[in-house]
Amino acid sequence: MSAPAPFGARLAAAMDDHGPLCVGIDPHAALLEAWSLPDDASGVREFGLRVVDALGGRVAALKPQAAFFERHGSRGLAALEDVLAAARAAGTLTVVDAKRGDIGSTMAGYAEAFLADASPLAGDAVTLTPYLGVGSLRPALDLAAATGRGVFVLCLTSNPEGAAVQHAVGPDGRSVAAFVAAHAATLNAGAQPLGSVGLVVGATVGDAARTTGTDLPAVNGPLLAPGVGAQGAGERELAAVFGAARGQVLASSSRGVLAAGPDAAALRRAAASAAAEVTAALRPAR
Ligand SMILES: O=c1ccn([C@@H]2O[C@H](COP(=O)(O)O)[C@@H](O)[C@H]2O)c(=O)[nH]1
Repeated sequence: MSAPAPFGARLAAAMDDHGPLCVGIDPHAALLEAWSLPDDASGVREFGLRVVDALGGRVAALKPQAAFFERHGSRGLAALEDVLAAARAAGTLTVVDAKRGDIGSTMAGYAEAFLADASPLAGDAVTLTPYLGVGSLRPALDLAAATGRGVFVLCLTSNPEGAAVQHAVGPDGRSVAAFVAAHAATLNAGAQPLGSVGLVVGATVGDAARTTGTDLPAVNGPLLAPGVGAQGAGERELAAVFGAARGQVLASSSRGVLAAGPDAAALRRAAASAAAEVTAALRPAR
């Protein structure tokens, strides 16, 4: 069997085809209630499948938030597996937002869980935390490269608390965020059109890339930008945060789109409206 195209190339094509929008699948208890679904594993499964049914093949990517499935234990994880399988069948890329990170030997276990071909929990990419050191992520980076999958490493997160850690300056005079971004840039060097080692950079972070010395264009990889919609970011914020790196950005909105459900047509309208907004900010010439 031929090797799959790298994630970065597949994502770049999906963003060209559908616009740079990722819709999060976040079955919050309040949304389950609004959708008249039970707050249990069957509810999160139905919620996820309805989102895939409504938006599969219409957006660049879907991003199930693992936390809302894990809170229902093993049945919740089985529900996540079913949602990922449905998205795969619909031909839509998935980013599993699991934010994993551990010492290298344990990281190998997380890599197998979220990036191995044989794992039903593997999407096309997974989010990782570099808090144990970017070097500890090596097993995930290696397995992602071997399977044509991608990773998004937390760099400048959308929540206000993140700055205290991510803006901190290390012994080499660089901020934590700049250090993480430089590591990704090294790993993505020479990749066309985009590398497969992405970063999470919130759409809400204002001028943090500049103030922390984080060179986003040099990353040469995708930039997952949560914070659109419910967290308050929109066209203006995206353009301001990303500047010259805006062509690399996959903007992400969960509640901002999901609140329109459960009606499939309403979900599609909300996603189309979000896609138009992020496209105007990130690809103004389209
Ligand atoms: O910096 C980050 C990293 C991840 N997230 C996740 O994205 C969604 C955002 O949901 P909204 O409803 O659009 O606010 C959620 O799953 C977060 O865990 C983030 O917000 N910021």
